[in-house]
Amino acid sequence: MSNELLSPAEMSEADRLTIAAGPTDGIDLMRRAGEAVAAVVLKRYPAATHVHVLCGPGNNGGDGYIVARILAGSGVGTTIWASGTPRPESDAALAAAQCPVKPRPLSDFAAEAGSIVVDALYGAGLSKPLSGDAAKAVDTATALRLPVVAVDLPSGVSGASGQILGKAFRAEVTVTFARKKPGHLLLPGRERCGEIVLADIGIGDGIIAQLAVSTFENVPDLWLREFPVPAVDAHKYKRGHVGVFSGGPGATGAARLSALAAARSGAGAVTVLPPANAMQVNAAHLTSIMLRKADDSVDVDAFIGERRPSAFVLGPGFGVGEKTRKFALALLTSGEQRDTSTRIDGLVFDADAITSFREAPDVLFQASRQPDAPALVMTPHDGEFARLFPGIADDVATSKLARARLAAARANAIIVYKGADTVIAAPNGLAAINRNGAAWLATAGSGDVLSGIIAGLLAQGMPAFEAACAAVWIHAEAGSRFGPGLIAEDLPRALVPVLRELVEARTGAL
Ligand SMILES: NC(=O)C1=CN([C@@H]2O[C@H](COP(=O)(O)OP(=O)(O)OC[C@H]3O[C@@H](n4cnc5c(N)ncnc54)[C@H](O)[C@@H]3O)[C@@H](O)[C@H]2O)[C@@H](O)CC1
Ligand SMILES: [K+]
Repeated sequence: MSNELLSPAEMSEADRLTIAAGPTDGIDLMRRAGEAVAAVVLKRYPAATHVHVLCGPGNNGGDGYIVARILAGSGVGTTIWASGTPRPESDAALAAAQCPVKPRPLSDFAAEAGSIVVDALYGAGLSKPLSGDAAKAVDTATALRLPVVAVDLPSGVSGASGQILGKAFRAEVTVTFARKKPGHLLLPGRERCGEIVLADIGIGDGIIAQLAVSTFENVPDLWLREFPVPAVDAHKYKRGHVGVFSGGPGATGAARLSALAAARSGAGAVTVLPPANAMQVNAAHLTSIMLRKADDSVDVDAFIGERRPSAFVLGPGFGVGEKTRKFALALLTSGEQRDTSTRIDGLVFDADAITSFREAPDVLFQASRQPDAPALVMTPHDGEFARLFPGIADDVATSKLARARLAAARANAIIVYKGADTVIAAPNGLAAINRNGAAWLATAGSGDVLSGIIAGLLAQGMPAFEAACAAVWIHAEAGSRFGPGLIAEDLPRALVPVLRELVEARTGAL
């Protein structure tokens, strides 16, 4: 698998293990890194009049000296602008010594239109905000609109968090090594990277496996083997039954969007569960989806006992308050009284189900911690996340990735922390970052559809972390492919071609 994301510490451990295993040494890795960047520059900018290579004092700068040597050797006009000198006897010092281009001080950096910049100032070792000459270099490159090729990361972007420290370059291409880093996928860093080229510098899969990485890019490879494909002897209840709670007569649309998405995602049966006064309005809009009154927890219990649903969605359009809290806690504690035949596999709490616990989140977290509690997936956007996890959300120094992980551990739930860079985190520390979304998905009801997809996959027995990751990817893929004009009503139908491809990939891979 090459979808692991390495923290800066894991990347340097990968370097160390590779060098320890031999015969590759540090300068070999640096040479391959520099060669990969130079190849990208030569291929993508054949008409560049001049290349300005900005070299920092660490190994990122070391890569830059290799790039400059290769470009100059290929007859490209090349200038090195250096910030500090590499530590004596370091790999970077060796690379600098072998480079025939004499460095000029970064403080003098000037460039002409038509030239390009190779940013080798700071990479994994970025330790403080960009300032002084480095910040000035960012301004110069930006003002002249020079194409920037970043080595490993655009300087100023944190590889761990995607945050911008001070200022950062905006690269057209970023060439990174062995595996991507979280900062390539998390915003705002992702936007500064441009296209990401992953270069093999000789760090083998066996080395990466030794790191026991827990962060991944959310791509089908991560969960395809768990993706449900109906068995030959499938009947509708074998394919899972999802219950979706509906709000009152004026707030029923969200539940129907969730319900349709659950059905499209492969759940064999879906039931919308409204209060008595919203039965009529739901009935007027449902055909294959079933309908059953759920005024109170007695109704819910009866439904579970008789119909044996395997997953529920609670929250979309449901309203904030005591009834929501009661329903949520009843679902979470339902396993205590039940035998395995009526056990619920998974719950999706979204929107109002999250907000309803803003005053007392611990009540929810305690319930989800009970040994018999069904797997819980919660899907907060920023505002909902802040309501449920005040202490964690306030810590702006941490990354979205770290915040999602802390929240998952605290809530004992899979957290789908939504946004343009959705992070999915599990209580055991596994996390994935999504990147196939598009702004078209920012439309009313889109989140209700996502909840329905998660529930549809949970109901078919997909493990909760994988179901959440798959749903986020499928939802984003469907929305991105649909593009302009997308409204939430389009999404359930737009899932079909994406699902077909996944089923084909899955059955082909069997
Ligand atoms: N053997 C290796 O470790 C390899 C490393 N590689 C490159 O090495 C890079 C990491 O190298 P390093 O760990 O030396 O780290 P960097 O080269 O990213 O930066 C470290 C140096 O910059 C200084 N620094 C950091 N942020 C600063 C700021 N904002 N202002 C002023 N000074 C600042 C630090 O004090 C330190 O001297 C990777 O990004 C990659 O480009 C590649 O050559 C592949 C092999
Ligand atoms: K860089």
